[in-house]
Amino acid sequence: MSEVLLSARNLTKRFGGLAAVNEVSVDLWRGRIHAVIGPNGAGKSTLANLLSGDLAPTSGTITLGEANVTGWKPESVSKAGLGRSYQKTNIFLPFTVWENVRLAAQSRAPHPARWLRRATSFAATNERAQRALALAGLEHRKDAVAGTVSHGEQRQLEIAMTLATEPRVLLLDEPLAGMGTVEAERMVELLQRLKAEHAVMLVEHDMDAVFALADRLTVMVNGQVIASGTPAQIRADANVQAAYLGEEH
Ligand SMILES: Nc1ncnc2c1ncn2[C@@H]1O[C@H](COP(=O)(O)OP(=O)(O)OP(=O)(O)O)[C@@H](O)[C@H]1O
Repeated sequence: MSEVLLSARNLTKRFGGLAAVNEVSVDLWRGRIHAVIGPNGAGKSTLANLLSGDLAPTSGTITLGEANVTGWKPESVSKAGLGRSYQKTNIFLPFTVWENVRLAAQSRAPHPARWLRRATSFAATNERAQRALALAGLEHRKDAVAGTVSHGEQRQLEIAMTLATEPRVLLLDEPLAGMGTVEAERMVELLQRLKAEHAVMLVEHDMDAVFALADRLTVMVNGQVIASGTPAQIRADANVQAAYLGEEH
């Protein structure tokens, strides 16, 4: 069943005189992958930073589930249900795959008096980690040291670590960057699996993957949305062809 899990309205972020994000609205639905594309400097990362709370908007609102999370700190936005994987890796390379996911799951455990935590809460954390690992397709690599697994598996691990916080909305920054064909195919399959239970927003430069994966696209140029719609609508949009796709094709 489809449902809007995150809704941003008229988001603007100014850096001095530059509107890096200018009156952008976007809805993220459970069951859909929403890709944000656009040339370098279009404002994609800034938009992602606004949604995750890494930057506060100059104006506009962000609603996550029932909560108005505008201006909330990243940790609070994360607790409210938004999981973000970053381009820059957050993995502890000397730890095993399992230890990394377990640590991420633990970050969601109640804060006060961790030392008093009962066995049941340890079990719950382990279960969360186990589910995330399985969903990301990494169970068979559980005991491998994170620094020794392939680049593609490290990207899967980042997603597993994000999933371990049990988000409803997933914000993924270039999950296919630097991947070979086989790894990219595996990641595409993973993302398709994830959208069943999540709303997924993707910032990605690989246009073949974007058009294969996305149910909806938002095209940004110079901070503004120039088109928004299904892949077929975006392909047919004259503004998009002129402003963006024309560059590459
Ligand atoms: N912290 C900042 N201070 C000042 N200007 C910034 C800041 N962050 C981004 N910008 C500017 O805002 C604009 C949008 O940048 P942003 O990184 O969001 O674009 P992008 O679409 O993600 O680009 P890319 O595809 O190259 O990652 C650019 O002109 C950039 O120089």
